[in-house]
Amino acid sequence: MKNGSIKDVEKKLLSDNWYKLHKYTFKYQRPDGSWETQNREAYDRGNGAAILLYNSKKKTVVLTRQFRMPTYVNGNEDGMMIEVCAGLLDGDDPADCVRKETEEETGYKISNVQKVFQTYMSPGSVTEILYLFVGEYDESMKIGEGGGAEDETENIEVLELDFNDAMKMVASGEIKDAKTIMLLQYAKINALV
Ligand SMILES: Nc1nc2c(ncn2[C@@H]2O[C@H](COP(=O)(O)OP(=O)(O)O[C@H]3O[C@H](CO)[C@@H](O)[C@H](O)[C@@H]3O)[C@@H](O)[C@H]2O)c(=O)[nH]1
Ligand SMILES: [Mg+2]
Repeated sequence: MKNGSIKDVEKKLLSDNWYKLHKYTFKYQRPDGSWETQNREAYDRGNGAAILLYNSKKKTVVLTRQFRMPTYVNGNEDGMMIEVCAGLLDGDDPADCVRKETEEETGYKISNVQKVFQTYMSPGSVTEILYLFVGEYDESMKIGEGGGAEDETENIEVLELDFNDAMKMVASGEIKDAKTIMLLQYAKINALV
């Protein structure tokens, strides 16, 4: 680790049941030069990539709808989340990952994808960097039904929405996923749709 204000980093594995949860104990140098010991837990599920699929002529976007347990246990009544297509890198390059996830989750085979930003989504507790993309789709690219990989229990519903309706769903709270809101706003600001 490169930060000169950090030393004696110890890493203890708390759980590796699915992804990994570690507890880090380290000395952190305060602005006055003194050292204090801190503890922080960090959940490592790897990095991910997500893509907003848009059609500028039809003024539509393709989103997904799926059950997300962590939201269900924290106030999201039916646990369903409307999100841009997204997946974990699993060792892939981010652009290859979004192409693969687009095909698996939405049934569109897309080749041109444009990276727009990368972001830590929850820097206080989750290590993940998310690479965010946009890409134009049309009906000629539809090669399947989507729904998620067959060996995974994802049950993903594919939604094609009018872009203005999607923006209204952000305002109403029906869309409440951060990466999705960021990409819809990117599309609005840059007049993609
Ligand atoms: N058995 C089991 N399966 C799990 C667990 N956690 C995740 N999975 C499964 O692991 C698969 C991961 O699917 P992906 O499409 O690769 O990832 P994702 O969950 O959609 O993640 C994307 O969205 C996240 C939320 O915004 C992002 O955090 C992530 O980077 C990525 O972009 C899914 O089939 C999911 O059901 C778990 O604890 N146990
Ligand atoms: Mg996914």
